Amino acid sequence: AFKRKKQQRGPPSPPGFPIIGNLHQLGELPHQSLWRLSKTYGPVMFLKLGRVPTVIVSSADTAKQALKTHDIHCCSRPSLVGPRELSYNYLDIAFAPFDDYWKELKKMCVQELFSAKRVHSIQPIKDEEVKKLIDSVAASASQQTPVNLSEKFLSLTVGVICKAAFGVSFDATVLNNDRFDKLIRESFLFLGSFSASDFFPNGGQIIDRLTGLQGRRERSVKDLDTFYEQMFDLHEQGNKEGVEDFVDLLLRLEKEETVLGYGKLTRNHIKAILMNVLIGAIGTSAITMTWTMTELMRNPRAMKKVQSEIRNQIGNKSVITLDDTEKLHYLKMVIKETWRLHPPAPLLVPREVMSEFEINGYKIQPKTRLYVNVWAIGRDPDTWKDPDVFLPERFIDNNIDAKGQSFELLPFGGGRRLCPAIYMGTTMVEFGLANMLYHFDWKLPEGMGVEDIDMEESPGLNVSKKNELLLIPVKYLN
Ligand code: HEM
Repeated sequence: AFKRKKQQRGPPSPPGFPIIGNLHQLGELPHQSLWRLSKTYGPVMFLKLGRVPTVIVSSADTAKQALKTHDIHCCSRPSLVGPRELSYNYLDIAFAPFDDYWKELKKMCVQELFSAKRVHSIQPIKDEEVKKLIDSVAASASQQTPVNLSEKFLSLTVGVICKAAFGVSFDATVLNNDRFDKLIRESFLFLGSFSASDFFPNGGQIIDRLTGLQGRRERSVKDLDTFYEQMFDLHEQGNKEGVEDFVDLLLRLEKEETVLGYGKLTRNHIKAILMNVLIGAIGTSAITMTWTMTELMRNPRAMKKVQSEIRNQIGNKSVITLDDTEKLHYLKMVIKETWRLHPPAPLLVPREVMSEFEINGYKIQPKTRLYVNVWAIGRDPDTWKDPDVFLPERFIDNNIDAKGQSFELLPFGGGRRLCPAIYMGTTMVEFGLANMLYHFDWKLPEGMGVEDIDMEESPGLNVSKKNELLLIPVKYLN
């Protein structure tokens, strides 16, 4: 009787089937299916995903209870198969469980890799990469041919991260453009963790082998490993110019026999950290820029307003600096509004409960998997007036920021697991967009109207625009 009473105090739950539980209700885009379910079952609900007890929170208030009030009870990560292989057995920041190693690693990375100082030191790299982008778009403008903006934004972030992290230009690496793009996409899918072994610890691997997922995953892990090794060779041969990059720094720490938590930093630790940089930085920023341009094309009024702000601010200097972007208040609101509707990680990264706590009076048990549905929070009519309308001005007279302090808007997550590179990510996005919006006006391809722009999403840990965004640039003559 005691046991039943306890269970009754768990969160509401949609009925499921034996064995699979509620797994069949996830669909292709779990954040959307879970959002719909939350309308019936409420902002804290319980699902059994295969064998795994799972809680989903879907409102600003319940997210605050999880990520702030009870963060210490639920800031670990579940052991997932895809991430395990890509992170050399959880030696990274994003998927490592909550322990001393993780605490010290995250602190070190915040201070050394993702610091404001480093963001400033990589500005020349961004200038150079953005100049390449402007030149290539200008070539399309002179011929009036469409530009694939999804691809351009991806090349921009790949170019910047490759130089900043590895000290080489992307073309010089073993991975040519096509394969790299695919590799990153595949890795996102694996990190998305909706794979059979994660829901059926006994037997799921057989399913993953049959579906071919296991084989694809092994190939990705191997390709990435080759890439890291190539980078180590390059740095050890010493024939590399420029400022200290991420690999230089990490190899130096290895040489100095730096101890993090339980042991010394090794090559596998370095590879796992580099994986986080690749996966954490490239997709998220490119996805944000693509969605922003998509929303602006659907909202010509906002497009006009943001372009005037940038052009008035920059004048005819034509080179945009980090200081300039600081003053682009409307652009910042446009980006926040894009994150509200299109958070690049709509369910954040799953957490695992370590000790019992309560949300809205419902008991949450240890070992439960916890998802925060940031996508649902962004569309919650109790928080946002007219949630479907793209209206950057809604941020004028409130102080909702995107840095993990306002639980209405959590593109970078929150609590102890907050993204450590908010400044690096935000400045990347602002800089890329400011340049594309300053130097060009944008038209839809011939025969296409605003109502034809599709907003379909693609599945994975990071949700991008499914179909590529093609637009025709017109050079702005200042
Ligand atoms: C627009 C850009 C970015 C967005 C929207 C973004 C978003 C996120 C989100 C949602 C999380 C999970 C937070 C949680 O579980 O509560 C995260 C974690 C993380 N991000 Fe970012 N990110 C961005 C840029 C970057 C960049 C540039 C890097 C590295 C160079 C990075 C590295 C990481 C790492 C290492 C974690 C794991 C933190 C942990 O588990 O403790 N991110 N990010």
